[in-house]
Amino acid sequence: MVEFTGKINGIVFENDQDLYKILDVEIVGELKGYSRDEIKVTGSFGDVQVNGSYQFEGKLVMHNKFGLQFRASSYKQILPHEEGSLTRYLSSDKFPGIGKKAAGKIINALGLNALSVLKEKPSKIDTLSLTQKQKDTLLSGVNSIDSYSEIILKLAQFGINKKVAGRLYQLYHGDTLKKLQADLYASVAEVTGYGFKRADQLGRGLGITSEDPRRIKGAIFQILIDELSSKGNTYVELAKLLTDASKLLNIKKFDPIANCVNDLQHEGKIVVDGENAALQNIFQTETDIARIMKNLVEKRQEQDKNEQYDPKDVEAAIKEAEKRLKIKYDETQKAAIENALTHPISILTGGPGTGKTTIINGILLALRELADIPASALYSSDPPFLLAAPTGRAAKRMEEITGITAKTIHRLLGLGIGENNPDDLNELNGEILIIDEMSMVDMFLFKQLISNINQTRHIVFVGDKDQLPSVGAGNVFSDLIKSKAFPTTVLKRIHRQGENSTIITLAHDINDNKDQDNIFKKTKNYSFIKCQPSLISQAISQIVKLALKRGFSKDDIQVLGAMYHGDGGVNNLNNVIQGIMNPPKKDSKYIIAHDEIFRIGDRILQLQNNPERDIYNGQIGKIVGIDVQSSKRCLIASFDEREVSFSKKDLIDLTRAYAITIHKSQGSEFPLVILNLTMQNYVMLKRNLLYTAVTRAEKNLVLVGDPRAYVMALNTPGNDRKTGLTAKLRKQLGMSEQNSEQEGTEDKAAENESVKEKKPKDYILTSELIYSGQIDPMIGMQGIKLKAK
Ligand SMILES: Nc1ncnc2c1ncn2[C@@H]1O[C@H](COP(=O)(O)OP(=O)(O)OP(=O)(O)O)[C@@H](O)[C@H]1O
Repeated sequence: MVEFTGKINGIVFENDQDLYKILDVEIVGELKGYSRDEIKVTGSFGDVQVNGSYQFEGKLVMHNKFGLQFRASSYKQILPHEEGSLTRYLSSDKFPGIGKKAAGKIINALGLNALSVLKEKPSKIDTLSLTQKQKDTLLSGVNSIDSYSEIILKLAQFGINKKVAGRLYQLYHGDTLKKLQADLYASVAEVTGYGFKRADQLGRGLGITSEDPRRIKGAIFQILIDELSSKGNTYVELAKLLTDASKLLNIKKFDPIANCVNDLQHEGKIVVDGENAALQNIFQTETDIARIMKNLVEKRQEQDKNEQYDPKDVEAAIKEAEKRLKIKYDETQKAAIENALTHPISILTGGPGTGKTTIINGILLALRELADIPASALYSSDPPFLLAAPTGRAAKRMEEITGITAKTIHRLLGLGIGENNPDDLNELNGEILIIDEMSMVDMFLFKQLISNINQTRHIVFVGDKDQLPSVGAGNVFSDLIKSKAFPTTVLKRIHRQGENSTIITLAHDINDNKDQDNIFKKTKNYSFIKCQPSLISQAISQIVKLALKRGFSKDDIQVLGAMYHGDGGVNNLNNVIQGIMNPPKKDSKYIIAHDEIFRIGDRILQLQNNPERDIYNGQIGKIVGIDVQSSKRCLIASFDEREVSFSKKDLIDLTRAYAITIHKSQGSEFPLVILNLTMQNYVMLKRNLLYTAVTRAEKNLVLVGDPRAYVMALNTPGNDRKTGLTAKLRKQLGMSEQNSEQEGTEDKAAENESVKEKKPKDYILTSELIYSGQIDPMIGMQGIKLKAK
């Protein structure tokens, strides 16, 4: 270990995910084994100050491009103790609210060692004539000085690894230890990697009793979060919450848990609505969506009172559209167009080839006729038709077919682009707003979308309700339909004929759970190959080679699977197919990130939304350049003919895409899909998963794997997320409850209010429940109900 002192001149690089930084440091004094004045120092650092002086401990290492660097294993801030630098430091943004004047007062009272004095004896703060707010800022700033290394070290002693410790630090900064000491379980909901079990290990070690309310509340949070993130459920039934919590906590009584449920309600952290419990922000988002939808309907009804189109004009406009498109809409399709033109909000859902896009075209043509919109207006800066979809690919397709600009929802709103604040998004105005691929829109994006609708006269939501729901929580599209609050057209008739017709028929049969044997037939467009799990990768590599031989281009072939791991998992299949499609060549450039090799020519998948660069979760691109020397532009990829560069840090958002999961394939279509499912995918085998996979194939489909897995998927209904939006929408719109299951105990007066105004009700157990580890706790719950006190 070597030590040296230096002044930070700048931060060259910082990774906000793991606190890794590269610092430009001016050496003060001497650094053994190094003769220049400046050096790059790398390592994990908390909130370091540019111009601040630090003592670094670590070692010199040789970097193949940048030469000698210092890798710091720990560091310590050297507190300023000259009048000028101390005044500057105290009045910097590290101490908000303290200016030069207050800094002068502090120095006068405590001297040039003011900072160390306060660190060692915080009570000295009382001798200062500052406002309470200034005193608080000063103390909290002083506490966080140099705290990073100290905190990471202390957390390591507790067994918390550096990554999780870094995340905790990012959230609480200098107050990390204080926060954890006050409540080890409170961060369960806040920090990934710091779950209930980890908190409990520490808690039990420190003598926290099993019925400590902090512990019980941590478990309640963990259960609600798990349901939300792994299943997409926005609420959990109280009975289930209690039994799951009792299992997680290993407590054989339910009363202390019920008490904590009540406390959490009073603290505004969870909401109990009828028989269900939800995280506050999730419940609030659903409530907000219902309220905004109601306002949208009412506002437009008011506007439209005297401006309804004459039904005869609507019919004539549809006829005109038919003429232009040289087709005849069937009755259901016509009804969809009429709904769109005569209602403020309408919904259109249908499987592949049922004419959704053809209807969008008809709506726009008819509306141009009815609202007398000149062609020039369509391409103005404030166009009357707003078209958008959650993915770039779907937006592009809408644009190609309608000839009118279509954007991703993020672009339409200006969301995540630059430093915008959520209240400052684009306001949506115009004759009509049409959103395609609605099944992919999650509750948060949906709320943002509808919050920014201002004068749009008609809104049409288009999608396929039977596909997998959004990756994010909730099931917005399905909930809107289930609410029956908006005129909805369900398209059943298949209009697409020709090349891929047997796949489309298969897709509809899967959805309707009809003729299960069809899937195992060999047809013009699809076939089934039986294969045991351990041979999946071999089988797929043979099919890929054969497809290439038969003239399919590399870009046409897409392998789909349900999971990442195992022989048939996406990770292994990517290695296998990369070896066939893009094998290593002599001197070819490559880069390794998170155990994957990326080469020029590789197909890649973006895993996160990145509106700033206009690339989105699920978007597929191709690597066109690699520069291992550059950390800022180490990989360049083409996404829909647009070049996007990636820094080393961004590579975490990329993976190879020869094989992708069905979830990630939503919204994309490919000429040849090779799908594999086995019983190893047991938990995921549902009808909507299979349906989504099959509908990704444009022309050809090869189904590989275990027939039992396919049958299981066929027989297991999907779209079973538990969400509260349907009931909330119906309440807001003054409709009756749909069924007894959804009947809540909430009183009528609370119907239209937001959660914040909603008074929590306390719940009690109506009979004593004795927990027995021998029986399934759900059995014990029968007849046990919670009711409002
Ligand atoms: N009423 C109709 N008469 C004749 N052809 C039609 C009719 N409706 C749709 N089509 C044709 O059927 C095909 C499928 O229609 P369209 O692309 O609009 O369906 P879609 O529901 O958007 O399908 P997908 O989701 O698979 O893209 C198109 O070739 C379209 O021209």
